[in-house]
Amino acid sequence: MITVGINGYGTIGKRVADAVAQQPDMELAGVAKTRPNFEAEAAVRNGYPLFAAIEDRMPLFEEAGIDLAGSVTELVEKSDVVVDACPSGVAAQNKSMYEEYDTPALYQGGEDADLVDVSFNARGNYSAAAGASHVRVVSCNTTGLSRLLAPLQEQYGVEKARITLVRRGGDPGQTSRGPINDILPNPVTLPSHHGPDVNTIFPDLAIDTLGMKVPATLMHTHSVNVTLESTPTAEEVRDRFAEESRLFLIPERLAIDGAGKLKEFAHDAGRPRGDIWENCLWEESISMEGNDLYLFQAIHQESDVVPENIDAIRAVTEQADARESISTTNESLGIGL
Ligand SMILES: NC(=O)C1=CN([C@@H]2O[C@H](COP(=O)(O)OP(=O)(O)OC[C@H]3O[C@@H](n4cnc5c(N)ncnc54)[C@H](OP(=O)(O)O)[C@@H]3O)[C@@H](O)[C@H]2O)C=CC1
Ligand SMILES: O=C(OP(=O)(O)O)[C@H](O)COP(=O)(O)O
Repeated sequence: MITVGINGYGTIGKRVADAVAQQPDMELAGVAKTRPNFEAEAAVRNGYPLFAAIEDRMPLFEEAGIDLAGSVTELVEKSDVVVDACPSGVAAQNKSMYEEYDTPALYQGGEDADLVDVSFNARGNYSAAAGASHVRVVSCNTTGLSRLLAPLQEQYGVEKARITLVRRGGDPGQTSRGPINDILPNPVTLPSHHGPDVNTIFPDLAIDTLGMKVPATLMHTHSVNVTLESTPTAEEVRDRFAEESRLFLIPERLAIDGAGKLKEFAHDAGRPRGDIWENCLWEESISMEGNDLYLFQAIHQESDVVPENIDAIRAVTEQADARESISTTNESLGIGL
């Protein structure tokens, strides 16, 4: 069994903790929190050992009547791998603690690529993380792009990818975030971080990415144009995508016209928190004009990186190859809408 600790129990951390608890070959050592808020309460109710992320704050938990299993250093010490899901920038400050205990750590996409030995996407470069000490699971949008571009590059060759990312302004629980009633070029410069981040997975792939933020919370949406090195038909590309376990082709007959109905569909399908771990491609949008591929896809920012974190745990501990890990993760979570 691989013993996994989660430092940072927020949007991503809580989902990764639940996913770890569902894996046949992993056990959850516990989760670390800085304060005894509703998420600490939820961790306790789930039966997850709770550790204080900041030692000085241990009395706050006591005052709130929440039992702690110890401090974060104890969690790190007892873990084979730590998944750090702290806010962007905080994780970088934790790196020396993981080094002190010689515990391999996974970081999230908000951290810089140069913090780590390897940036990771299970479909793109699983084996590159073997035995690494510091691995970054790339951001939700970069994960979505990597999953899409991997089969295109392998099957048809990619001359140039051009993606416009319409980014949700904040997550549903981020009441402090906007934008409210506005549309923001974000960042204003080209490329957005996603293109260079895709190149941490596929170094030679030519890609330009532009981003903008809109007043929405449910999902991101990508407008995709990829110039291929060959000229498959749209149907051939659709069939190729259909073979990919983490690409969901939304059939036209479902009449899903946007993120609202996609999330509703996920809830109806019994998905925890309405999570959608797969890229969601509008099947009828997949079009070819000469050797230019066009499509739209939606990315559930809160959950698409969850299976990738699970696979990264197996990759760094060298417990399974890519095919085995992806298959175990998919089966245990119920991936495949
Ligand atoms: N949300 C998203 O859409 C996605 C986020 N990411 C990336 O994942 C990472 C985490 O993001 P996200 O989960 O959204 O962030 P959240 O803010 O939702 O969760 C992070 C949690 O970390 C806790 N925290 C803060 N400081 C510390 C600390 N010093 N030690 C331990 N825990 C701490 C906070 O909880 P508390 O203080 O209460 O303990 C907070 O809830 C970022 O790098 C982000 O870029 C990647 C893909 C998608
Ligand atoms: O990883 C994400 O997006 P990203 O791929 O655009 O960086 C998450 O949705 C976090 O985005 P945020 O930086 O707007 O909070």
